[in-house]
Amino acid sequence: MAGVTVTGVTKAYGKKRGVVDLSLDVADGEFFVVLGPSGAGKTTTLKAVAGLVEIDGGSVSIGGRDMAGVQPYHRRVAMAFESYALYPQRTVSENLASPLRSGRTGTYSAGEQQTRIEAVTTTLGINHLLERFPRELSNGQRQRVALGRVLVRPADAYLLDEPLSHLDAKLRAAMRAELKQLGSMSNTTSLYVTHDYQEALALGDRIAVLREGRLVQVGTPEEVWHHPVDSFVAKALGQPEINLLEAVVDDGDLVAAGGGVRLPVPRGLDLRAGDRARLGLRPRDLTLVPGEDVAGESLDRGQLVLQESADVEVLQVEGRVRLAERLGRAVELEVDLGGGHHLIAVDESEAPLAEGDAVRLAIPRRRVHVFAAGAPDEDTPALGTTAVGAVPAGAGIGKEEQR
Ligand SMILES: Nc1ncnc2c1ncn2[C@@H]1O[C@H](COP(=O)(O)OP(=O)(O)OP(=O)(O)O)[C@@H](O)[C@H]1O
Repeated sequence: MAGVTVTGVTKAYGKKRGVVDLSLDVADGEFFVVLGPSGAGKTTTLKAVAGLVEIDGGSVSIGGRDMAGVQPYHRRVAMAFESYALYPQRTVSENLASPLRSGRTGTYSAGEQQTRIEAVTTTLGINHLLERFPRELSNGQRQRVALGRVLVRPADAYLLDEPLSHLDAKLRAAMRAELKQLGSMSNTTSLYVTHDYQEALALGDRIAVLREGRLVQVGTPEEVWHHPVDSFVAKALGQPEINLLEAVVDDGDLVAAGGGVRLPVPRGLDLRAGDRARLGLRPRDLTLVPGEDVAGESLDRGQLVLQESADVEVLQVEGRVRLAERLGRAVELEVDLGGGHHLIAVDESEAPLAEGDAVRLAIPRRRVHVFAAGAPDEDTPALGTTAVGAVPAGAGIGKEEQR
């Protein structure tokens, strides 16, 4: 086993940017997730570590050893690609055994081979497929067998590129849990690429977020969730996406949504009268305040009321339901704040809601993110550390976001 260090790596494909000056430090035994949208450079990162692309600059070391000039074959890494290559003429069992028979990673007695294969097939839930041929498997089953072929082989580091992408949602969730268990059991260094934020939050000891070939942030799931360094990271994590409201400072308050939203400028932020900023409110942090009649007066004036309740630091927002769409147990609401402003909220209270209903939403003040102002499509940095989030006990980020 070994840590993996990527230092200032740059790789271009002709004029196309792969990764730019990328540095990552993956600890020995860490499950490290690389998250980003399509084209962000995730696969290029793995290939640079595996030695499958020639890098233009920077260095990669595995277990403290510089990999310059070291062929992929000799790097002691095992890589699984999204395209799952299996020997078509061999059974699943033979496919799984072949990496152990090649002699490349040492020799194994029949008993040792059996033990390794059993551990992996049990984790991946493919024991019942051992005698089948690849053509007799579904895409999801084939992907699991291909992943099995990687995990069965001892390696200093596993490089996994979207290994769950062909599984349906339920199986993915189950496999996440299994993979996490396998990772912590074997304590193997893993670099895991995904564009799925739920997978990243559930699996990663740490997560690196990439955009256009560059590292934007690296941190634990709690850090990237509660303290996104910019609005890009905030948007990359969470579905539906975080709500962003343009705001201006007036009389010590951040004022948004046409003058109806007032939030005292959080302590520690250097914002003065007239300064612009952007508020970020996650849909799942906005909860419906139950059992209250919302007067609706302010709504009729097209106003949003955002008040700080007396005792706890909770902000309340009033609006009217414009759209209510059920997503399993939860309901996604589009709440009209008047003046052309709206918020998306996800409610799990099972309150009967219809379009046109007046509602009140609450959000803990510490969950309101503040970003620098910018053009509508521009990503801007977080200001200060307003969304200080002690994660409530028992409310793991992964669990919270997997609903
Ligand atoms: N062999 C190649 N030739 C030319 N351009 C490439 C090649 N491989 C990758 N690129 C380009 O490099 C950039 C980064 O690609 P990469 O595959 O690393 O991204 P990614 O984050 O893994 O994306 P995806 O999630 O779509 O796989 C993209 O713009 C891509 O088009």
